Amino acid sequence: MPSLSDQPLIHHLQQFEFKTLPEVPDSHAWPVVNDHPHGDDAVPVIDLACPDAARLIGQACEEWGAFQITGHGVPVDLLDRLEAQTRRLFSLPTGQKLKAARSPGGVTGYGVANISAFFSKLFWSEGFTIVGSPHDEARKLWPDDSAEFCGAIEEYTSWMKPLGCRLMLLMVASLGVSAGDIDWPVPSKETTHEAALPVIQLNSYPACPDPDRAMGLAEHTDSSLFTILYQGNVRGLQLLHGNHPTGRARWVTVPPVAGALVVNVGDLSHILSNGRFQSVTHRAIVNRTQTRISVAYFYGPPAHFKISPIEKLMGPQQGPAYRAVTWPEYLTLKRRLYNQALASIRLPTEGEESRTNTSEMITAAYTRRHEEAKV
Ligand SMILES: C=C1C[C@]23C[C@@]1(O)CC[C@H]2[C@@]12CCC[C@@](C)(C(=O)O1)[C@H]2[C@@H]3C(=O)O
Ligand SMILES: O=C(O)CCC(=O)C(=O)O
Ligand SMILES: [Fe+2]
Repeated sequence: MPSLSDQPLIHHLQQFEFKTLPEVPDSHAWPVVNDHPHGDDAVPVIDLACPDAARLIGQACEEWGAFQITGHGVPVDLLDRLEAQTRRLFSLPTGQKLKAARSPGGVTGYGVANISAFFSKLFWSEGFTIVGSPHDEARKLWPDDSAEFCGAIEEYTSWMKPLGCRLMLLMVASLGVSAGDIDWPVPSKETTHEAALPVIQLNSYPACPDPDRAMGLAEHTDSSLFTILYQGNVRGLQLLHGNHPTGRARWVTVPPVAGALVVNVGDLSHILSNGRFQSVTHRAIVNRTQTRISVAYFYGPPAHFKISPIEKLMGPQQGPAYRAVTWPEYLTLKRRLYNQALASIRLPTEGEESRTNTSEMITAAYTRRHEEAKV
């Protein structure tokens, strides 16, 4: 796996003139993108108004690490405005977008996804990251005309915060744990608005002359507790689903459902649930005719809060599978290690621990005998 330091700065500064490209340049040409068998099994669609929602969500988190939600209450006209403003942003001239370019090592603004640094080929996409208030970044793009964009983002955020809390409570309930049983400040009425700073990622995947050789966003898991994704009505999101009779993981497309939002379980929920919930591996592919946009809202804990496996989920046979981490600590690991971040905080199981000790003892005994033989 290439490391960040191997990568040229071009990843941060590249120009995105996708529309003018008659073919996929070598810099963006991946070997074969659609190389996996595609499943026809479908990610669950769950109506939040359904009395059985917690159980269905728990099942989806375990089997898929993802689900779509309806009955979430977010007004359709707000989703339309959010989409229109996102398209307006990415339609700006490149020079204008680069005024808000993310600095190397920075988090907010216009640029490519962090994980791009781990690949030798570039993604067929552009992104814009907002942490907290959108005003500072938006002013760089539209010095006198950022009100409509900021209005849409802020209104959307005001729906995402309580929706995120509601989903978190349903996920925790599905584990048979009550909110009071865990350290995590499952937001009560008082704490709801003291949660983490909202992080929103706007993505644009321009139409592509050779979609089978271009990658919108390469496979990854999100670091968050979960991500609420608006994907409009253009297909492109794919999940890696392992529960197939053939035993082989398959890429499954998440079909756009009008008014629905996708929920992707992130690494922090995998840690919190001591491995019961999967953090779903997903990617975005591109198509020949339509520019696709998506808006990801990353739901995470407040920065200082340590996420660790819920104690009630552990028994005499099952200790914690991961050490405690804060979200910022984990984001740093993800930036450095990409898909090895989870493994880097995994704790050895009892068996593994005793095997390590045994192998250390054998090595020590061998070395001792070897040294004795030399004397
Ligand atoms: C909070 C965040 C999650 C994210 C890194 C970020 O600081 C903002 C961008 C996010 C994103 C979007 C595309 C995929 C991803 C892995 C990446 O490279 O940037 C995620 C990051 C993440 O979940 O770790
Ligand atoms: O565009 C999509 O469907 C996926 C976006 C995504 O995975 C992300 O922003 O983390
Ligand atoms: Fe993602």
